[in-house]
Amino acid sequence: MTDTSVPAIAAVVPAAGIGKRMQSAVPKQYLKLHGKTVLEHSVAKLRAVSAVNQIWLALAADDPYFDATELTHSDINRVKGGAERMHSVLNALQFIDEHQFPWVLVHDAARPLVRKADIELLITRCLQQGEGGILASPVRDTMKRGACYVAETVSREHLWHALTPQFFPTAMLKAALHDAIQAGVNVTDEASAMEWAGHRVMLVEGHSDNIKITQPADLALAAFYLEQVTE
Ligand SMILES: Nc1ccn([C@@H]2O[C@H](COP(=O)(O)OP(=O)(O)OP(=O)(O)O)[C@@H](O)[C@H]2O)c(=O)n1
Ligand SMILES: C[C@](O)(CO)[C@H](O)COP(=O)(O)O
Repeated sequence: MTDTSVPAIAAVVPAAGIGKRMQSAVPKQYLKLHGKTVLEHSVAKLRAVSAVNQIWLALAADDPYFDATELTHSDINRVKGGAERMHSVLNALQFIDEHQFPWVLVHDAARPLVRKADIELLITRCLQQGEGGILASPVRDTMKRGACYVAETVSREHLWHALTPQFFPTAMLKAALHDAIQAGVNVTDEASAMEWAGHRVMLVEGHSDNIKITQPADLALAAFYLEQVTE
């Protein structure tokens, strides 16, 4: 991205999870994909975006794996993660100076396949509009709600998978996340806190291969995608 009018951007990478659903010996962000950890892939994607000037990693307080990565050098800031993803993100936001970094990008460590072009599209669209937004991919399947039997078919019209990064004005996100957590809202992404606070959230279509590594089968899928995607 060469547009000098783009403000300096800080990035937050929530990477303090234990990856229960992955059922792996190590937390999924430290599993290897083509020789590098999932976390290293995800951070590399953020580093490839020239407007990203500062990166904050939220890591588990007892994380014994990070020091073995290639990420230990100076330009990576580390902060203690929290009990849930929303706490980890808020912990990191507290260290970001909103005057120096008026906008912040939040990207899951578990999403190593995000494309640089998609990140730049999100940033461009949000800065043009002056409003925060998220990468998202339209739902393609017929959607059902139910436990053992179908209770209802949910219209897939205007239905999206929320992805990351999610990109918001720093001060606005800090306040919304803090207040939503205080109010006991179940915040599973930054957008839900912003929506709760009454802000509009733009949907920016991104590639559906920007998967979140969550269950065991996702690692092989990610490895396959990694061979296909160049950017
Ligand atoms: N307390 C937490 C929980 C999650 N995350 C991060 O948030 C991202 C998305 O969360 P998820 O996929 O749910 O990761 P885990 O919580 O590790 O997975 P699980 O729910 O299977 O334990 C991951 O990069 C994870 O490391 C975090 O920073 N702090
Ligand atoms: C932020 C996110 O990746 C958007 O889809 C998702 O909400 C993370 O959920 P998780 O349960 O913390 O994996």
